[in-house]
Amino acid sequence: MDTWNFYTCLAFLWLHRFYIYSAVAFGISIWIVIQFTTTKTKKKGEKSNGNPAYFEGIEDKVVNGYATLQAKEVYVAGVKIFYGSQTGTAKRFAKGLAEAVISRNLPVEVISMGDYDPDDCLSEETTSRNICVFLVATYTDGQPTESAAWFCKWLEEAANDFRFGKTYLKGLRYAVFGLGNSVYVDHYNTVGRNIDRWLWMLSASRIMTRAEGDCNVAQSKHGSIEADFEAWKAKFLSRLQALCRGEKKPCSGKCKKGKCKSLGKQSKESSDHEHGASEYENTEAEELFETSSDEEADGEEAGGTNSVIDVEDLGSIMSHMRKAKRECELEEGDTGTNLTHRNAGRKEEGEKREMITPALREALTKQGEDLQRPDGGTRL
Ligand SMILES: Cc1cc2nc3c(=O)[nH]c(=O)nc-3n(C[C@H](O)[C@H](O)[C@H](O)COP(=O)(O)O)c2cc1C
Repeated sequence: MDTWNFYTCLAFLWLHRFYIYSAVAFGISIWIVIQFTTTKTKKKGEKSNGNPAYFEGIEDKVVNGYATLQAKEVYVAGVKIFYGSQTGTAKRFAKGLAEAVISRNLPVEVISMGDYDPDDCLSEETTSRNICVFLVATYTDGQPTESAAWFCKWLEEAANDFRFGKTYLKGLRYAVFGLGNSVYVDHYNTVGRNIDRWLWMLSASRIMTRAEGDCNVAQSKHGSIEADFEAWKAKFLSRLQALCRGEKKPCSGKCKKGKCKSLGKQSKESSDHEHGASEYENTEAEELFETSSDEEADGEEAGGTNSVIDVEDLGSIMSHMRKAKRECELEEGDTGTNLTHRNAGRKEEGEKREMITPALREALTKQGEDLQRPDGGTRL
């Protein structure tokens, strides 16, 4: 009886085997779907919880069916504050500034210039996206502090050594605050001015114009060196915030590309130039302009005593000179007497004549004659 039951069962299973297969396949599919959806939700949860596997600032995007990783632009990676101090003022200022930068959620490093070898490290700042701040004091005869001496010596040599190339520090962004005392008339804030100029000569970009703190309360712009620094710090921090947002200041009107949009400021600056104020001597007027020697056309420093012209740049300098000369000649032609007008006219004619050589003229005339139709018209 039992054996009979067993065989009946087997026969039943065999007869309904297709239903059984289907049920198993259905079960497996359900299981796969459940597994798939649970892992997906888990991953989503991890992502939104800030799992380190997902880099901050990286977004998934689907473009034409392809998933691409797109990095959000980081405009400022951090701030490096270099100080050259002897009696501690610049160091104190550096710490104060660092606290303010930290409170804005930016990484900051405070560095004594004595502990830093520019020969090894400074060029890294051209690509680091850091902002380099220099708080430097001037001492007797315009000398830097002992700690800043090597940095200054190296930078001066680099700025004046053609082997470095005038774009050696292109990409480095910086701001300088000099500490000094205007009682030392001949050497007031010399170190800050020099560092600013040497960096600029190497095509580093000022994020704002250099400022000078004056210990001489009678002369100090804000009443004391501390107040000078606080005023500069406020401007620096707002500039820093703007840079973090990726904002660019309008062109100062001195760039080669002529992209200046702030005409009002431009005219003011041009009047500054007329009065012979060099760019690194203006303090208040251009406080927020971003400049680098590489971008500026007038090459104020190229005429300075410390300038070195790279042989590679001679070609472009000569072409600039030739262009300026040509413009001068044209201007003379415009404003001069009838005689000069006639001379200019003759010159123009002469130039036109030169463009067609006798051989070319002959060939063109012949071509014209060939093209002429018998009725006197010309073929189109
Ligand atoms: C002995 C001595 C010499 C100085 N010589 C100059 C100078 O030539 N030019 C200048 O602008 N300031 C000069 N100063 C002023 C200092 O630069 C100023 O006091 C500065 O704030 C010092 O910064 P520190 O405390 O970080 O060293 C001199 C100060 C001292 C004590």
